[in-house]
Amino acid sequence: MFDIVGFIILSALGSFFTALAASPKKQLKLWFLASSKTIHDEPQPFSVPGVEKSDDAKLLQEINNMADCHETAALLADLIRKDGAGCWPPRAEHDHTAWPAALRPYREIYEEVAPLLPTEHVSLDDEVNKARITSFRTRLQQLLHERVDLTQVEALLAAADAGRWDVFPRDTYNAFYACVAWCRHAYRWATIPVVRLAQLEKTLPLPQELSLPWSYLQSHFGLCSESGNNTSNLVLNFTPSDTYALQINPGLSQRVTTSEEAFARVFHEVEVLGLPVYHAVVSAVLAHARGDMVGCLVQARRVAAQLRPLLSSYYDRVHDARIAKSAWLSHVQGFYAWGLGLEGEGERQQGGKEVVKFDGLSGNQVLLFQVLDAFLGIEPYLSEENLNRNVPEKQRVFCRAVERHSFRSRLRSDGVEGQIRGELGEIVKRLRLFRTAHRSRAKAYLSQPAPERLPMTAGKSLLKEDMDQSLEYLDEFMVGRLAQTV
Ligand code: HEM
Repeated sequence: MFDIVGFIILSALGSFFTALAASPKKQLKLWFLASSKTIHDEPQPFSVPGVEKSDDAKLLQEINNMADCHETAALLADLIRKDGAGCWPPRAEHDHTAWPAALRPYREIYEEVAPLLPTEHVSLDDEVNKARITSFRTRLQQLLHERVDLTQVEALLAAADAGRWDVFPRDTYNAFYACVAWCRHAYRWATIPVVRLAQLEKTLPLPQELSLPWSYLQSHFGLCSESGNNTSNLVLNFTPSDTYALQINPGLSQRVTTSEEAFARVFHEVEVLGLPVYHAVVSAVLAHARGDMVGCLVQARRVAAQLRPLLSSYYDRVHDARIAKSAWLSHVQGFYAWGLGLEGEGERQQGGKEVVKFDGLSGNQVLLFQVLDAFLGIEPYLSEENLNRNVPEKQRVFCRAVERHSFRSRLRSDGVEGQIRGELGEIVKRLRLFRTAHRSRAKAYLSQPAPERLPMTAGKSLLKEDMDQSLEYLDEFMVGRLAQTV
């Protein structure tokens, strides 16, 4: 049984450490950091001024401690223990020399083909692009056929399915997921910037060495999309020491490579800074369930306070100086799209065959926003179908539990409950601010010229024929969400 006194002490300590980490008093902060045994010594290429990475080990331990006391904490602990390989953001061991031998060719093939994928100056000639696409796909397919022993790979994936994490550790599994996702997106587009010719493809058989592992990986994470997702392609694309792992544009100009990396880092860092938010969310829900309104207020305040630095991670990076508008649309965004169908059971008729079309990545798959929406009792942004396709099952299940236990609508308007209401209102205000800023920034990035391609977003695939109509269409999603954020 959970000890209530222990919980109150832990909550108070949590708030104290949080306040300390944000304290402008350098001496205090240095003392706090010196006593920490986690990542503070590591280089932090993207540190947010005034904010340090939290004491993750302590938060993880507290989440574990709460697991016996509340469903939301139990599901968060399960997500971290399994999909996170014991950490959050999830740990991915990208050092392939530590991988089981049968998996290493995937990473070696990535090293070999990645420099062939991008070009600084894209051609507008379909014939030139067709030759590039064919040459890239042929090379990748050939390397996979020659070097991958699919029987051994399948044996390892089956071992993981059977719980043999001693032969296929979870952090290796995560990095392998990212690597196969990268190879699939590279094969799909075959040249970066993405070109019209590839966009117009309806279906594309992928090499067996990319489709067989994918069905195991997707089934393991509880997803059914042919495309990668925010977790596989962005969050997992960093080493445990925060190095960006799999590049789209290696060898291109710094303007392109730094923009690509900066963009990916936002998604990873949102989850770094998200951990204290998830901890505070489950602590608030637990305190509320126990009728401890003061404890609930402390935790709701923590959520609101953590949001400021967290959203700064977006505000400070999603602008031209860090992510060049001239580089993003052509050299970054296209890779994350998918826009291909899979023949089989489906809703769309094409030439007599039923084809299910899958879209690619979008910020709408980011766990943090789904958790915040659920905590506030705002209905999910994504449809059930989209969630099942693109958001790992353990993330979905955690969000649904937070939503079930959302208490905002049941709070009285006076006393401590009134104060909790006020804190939740503050969170709504910050989310609205984010959604307003996001709306105008997204438009600025999407309006860049990209004559080599048709209007497309990664998350919604091909759009209307011209960009103005497409932007109007996309704006409706963002305006609609803003209206729901109350
Ligand atoms: C230049 C970069 C970006 C562009 C152009 C962009 C564009 C868009 C567009 C057009 C939508 C609405 C359609 C859809 O659902 O896919 C959207 C939704 C969304 N995006 Fe982004 N996005 C960008 C970066 C980000 C980043 C870095 C984040 C957060 C880390 C993010 C978070 C979201 C969220 C949470 C939604 C769902 C709607 C909402 O909750 O407000 N986006 N984005």
